[in-house]
Amino acid sequence: MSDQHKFVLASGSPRRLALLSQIGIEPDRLLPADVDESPLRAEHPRSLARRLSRLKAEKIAHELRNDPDFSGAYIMAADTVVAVGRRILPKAEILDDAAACLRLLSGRSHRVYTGLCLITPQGKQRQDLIETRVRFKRLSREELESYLASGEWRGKAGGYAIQGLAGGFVVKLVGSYSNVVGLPLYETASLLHGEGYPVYANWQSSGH
Ligand SMILES: Cc1cn([C@H]2C[C@H](O)[C@@H](COP(=O)(O)OP(=O)(O)OP(=O)(O)O)O2)c(=O)[nH]c1=O
Repeated sequence: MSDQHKFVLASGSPRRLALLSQIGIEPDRLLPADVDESPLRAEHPRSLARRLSRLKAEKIAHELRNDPDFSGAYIMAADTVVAVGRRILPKAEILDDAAACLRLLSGRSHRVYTGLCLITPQGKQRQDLIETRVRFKRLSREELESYLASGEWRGKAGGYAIQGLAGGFVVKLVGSYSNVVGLPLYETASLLHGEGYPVYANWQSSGH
């Protein structure tokens, strides 16, 4: 693959890497972008997801600007935010965060937003914002406690991971499933393809 097609994923998330790999894209480099993820005052969840994905991509583009191997790379970043109405749920780091999130999500619908930001080799910036609606069953005390004991909530926006045990709580999902896990695959492929990245180049022999 020529230098023109180098691809950098501005992320430290193994889930995003696995999702990209599912559509045959293997980044040439993985660079987590450490940015302040706190929402601004009264910031809408969709604005937060857009802003943070842009910040992550811009930070890595800045870091790579003098790197001869990667200064002309495609750089992609994403940010996933879980919200109930305008209320933004935290990325659960401690048990209390996760318990509060799950109590809020129990028996109702919420939205998961992922902001995508792509910086092209020409320095053009393209963004997208994808929204998925998810409805959870009403959680019994036993379900809540068992889920908390599993630890799967750790580091996850909204205190759950749909790709794991919490998949059993989902009554209804409208929109992109991969968006909830952290990287909407259809929109990612479209964005890259639209900007000239050879998304389908490796499909023939990749075994997908
Ligand atoms: C709702 C939900 C979130 N998540 C994860 C996806 C994201 O990794 C995380 C949201 O946090 P993000 O800030 O979007 O991502 P991150 O900090 O893990 O990775 P990076 O910024 O380096 O790319 O929550 C799941 O894995 N499953 C789910 O069902």
